[in-house]
Amino acid sequence: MTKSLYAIGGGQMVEAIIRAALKNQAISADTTKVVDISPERVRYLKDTYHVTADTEFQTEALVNADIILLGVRPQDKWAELARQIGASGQKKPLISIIAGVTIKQLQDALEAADYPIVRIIPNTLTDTGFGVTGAALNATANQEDADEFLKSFGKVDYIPEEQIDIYTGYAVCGPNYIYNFYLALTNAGVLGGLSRAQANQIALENLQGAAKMLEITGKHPYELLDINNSAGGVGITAQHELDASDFAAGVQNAVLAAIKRTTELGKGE
Ligand SMILES: NC(=O)C1=CN([C@@H]2O[C@H](COP(=O)(O)OP(=O)(O)OC[C@H]3O[C@@H](n4cnc5c(N)ncnc54)[C@H](O)[C@@H]3O)[C@@H](O)[C@H]2O)C=CC1
Ligand SMILES: O=C(O)[C@@H]1CCC=N1
Repeated sequence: MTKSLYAIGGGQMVEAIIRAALKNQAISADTTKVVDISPERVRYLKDTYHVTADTEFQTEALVNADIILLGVRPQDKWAELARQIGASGQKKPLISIIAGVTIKQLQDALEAADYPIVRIIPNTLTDTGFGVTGAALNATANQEDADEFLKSFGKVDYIPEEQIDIYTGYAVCGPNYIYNFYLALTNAGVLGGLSRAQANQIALENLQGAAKMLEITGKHPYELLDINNSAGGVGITAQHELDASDFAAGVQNAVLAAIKRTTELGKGE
């Protein structure tokens, strides 16, 4: 069943959510309202998705909402917005996508006891059918109230809140690591003498094929590397260079830095 959605903050992530939720009919344009302080953004969202959009947050409009989506940044005035939501007297489930901001912080800002809160961390792969959203609920929230909406823009892992920041740095920033790997790899193909088009096409085949091999064989990557490397040959020579580089540590340090930054953002640092 479609839900009426009231989204506060209509930036990149909320747009990606709305686009997928509309396509998968978890929401409909005529019962979706978005508030964004940017008039350009409001115009764009109206023109592109035919939703209602406005620059003014009106708590009265919450009466008609099944779900409230809080989609501003941790650096924005989320606490003031939450206070107004709490003061509205409505207790519509609040889904927050704000990186680093905890259920406790939201609960305090709402100033309303037993307010249902679903803290999620989605990613921008919403159009692909891939990508995992981490979701943590407080004691008052019902999974059923949010589940269909959440599944309309990604797979959902219901997890303890302690893991949300890890999901943010690892799962949600995940596409960034892949885009960077793709960029490095395709540049190597061009460096080796292939055209950009050849290098791109081959890297996409290998990325998707290697992911499929991991999925269908269930093998550890060490086993798959063994299959791809003949003794004293080409593959093991490339492997030696990778092992001698900071490739693995670079990726791991990036993920750990992203997790740390998530926690800092929640603390307002
Ligand atoms: N972009 C991503 O991949 C992901 C983002 N998030 C979270 O989503 C949130 C938004 O991130 P983005 O979409 O990337 O940022 P963004 O900057 O594109 O969107 C934020 C939007 O909020 C609007 N805004 C700011 N203050 C407002 C207010 N008081 N009332 C109404 N609108 C207001 C801005 O005009 C802007 O359009 C952040 O909290 C971020 O942590 C979570 C997961 C992934
Ligand atoms: O860069 C950000 O802050 C957001 C949250 C995680 C991914 N994108």
